[in-house]
Amino acid sequence: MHEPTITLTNVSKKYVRQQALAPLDLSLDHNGIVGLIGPNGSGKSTLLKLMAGLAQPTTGSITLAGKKITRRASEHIAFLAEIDSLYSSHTVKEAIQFFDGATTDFSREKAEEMLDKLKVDLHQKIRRLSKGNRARVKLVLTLSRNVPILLMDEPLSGLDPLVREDILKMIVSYVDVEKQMVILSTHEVSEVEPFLDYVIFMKSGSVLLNEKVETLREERRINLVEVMREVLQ
Ligand SMILES: Nc1ncnc2c1ncn2[C@@H]1O[C@H](COP(=O)(O)OP(=O)(O)OP(=O)(O)O)[C@@H](O)[C@H]1O
Repeated sequence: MHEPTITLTNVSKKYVRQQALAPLDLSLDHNGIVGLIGPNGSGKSTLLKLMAGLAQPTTGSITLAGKKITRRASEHIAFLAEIDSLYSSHTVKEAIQFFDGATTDFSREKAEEMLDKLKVDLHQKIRRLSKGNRARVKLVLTLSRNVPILLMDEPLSGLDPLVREDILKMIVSYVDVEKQMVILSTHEVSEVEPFLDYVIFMKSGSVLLNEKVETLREERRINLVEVMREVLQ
C-alpha cells in the first residue's frame, strides 16, 4: 500500500478564544479535484492553511509523503489564498516573471498559454485589471506550478458566473488528475459538483465526510446538495 500524500494525525487548531479545528485524523491520497465544503466558520481556511504550512497546529502533526509539513512546504504545495497577493504596480508579465523567480517549478510557457486562452493582456498593470481578470491571473499563477498539491481557498468567491466558469474549466483542463491533487474550498456546491472527484464536508471544526463523489452518487442516488443537507444538518 502506498503512503497517503497528506496525513493529519490528531490535528487541532485553537486561536485565542476560538477552537477552529477539533482534533482530527485525515488521510488524503486522492488524485483529482477535491471539494472542501462546509458552512461559514467550519474550519475550511484553517485546514488549508495548516496543510500549506502557513499556520502551525495547536496539537498533532501533518506530514506530506511522510515528512513533517513546515513553512518550506510551499516547495511542494501551491496555495491560492482568498486575499490578493499580487503587486499592483506589476504588469501581468512582470507578475509571471516574479513567480517564475520565486519558485523552481513554475512554467512560464504554461502561464502565458493560459492567459492567452483567457484573453488577458500581459502588458496590463495588475491594478488596472478587472476583479475577474485579477482572479484569472491568480489562478493561472497557481496552476502554472508543477507541484503534486494545489490548495485553493475560495477561488470562486465574489466572482460573476462567467469568471467562475472560466476558473473551473481551467482547473479541469490544466490539472493533471493522474498526478496532482487540488483541494478547493467553496460554498458553490451545485456549481462545482460536475467537476469534483472527491468531497470533504466540514462542520464546527470537524470533518464529517471524506468520500469519492462517484461512490456517493452510486450509494445514495442523490446530488451533492442533498448529500450536504443530510450530512450537515
Ligand atoms: N486568525 C484568527 N484568529 C481568531 N479566530 C480565527 C482566525 N481565523 C479563523 N478564526 C476562527 O476560526 C473558525 C474557523 O474559521 P475558518 O476561516 O477556518 O472557517 P471557514 O470554514 O473557512 O469559514 P468561511 O467559509 O466563512 O471562510 C471561525 O470561528 C473563525 O472565526
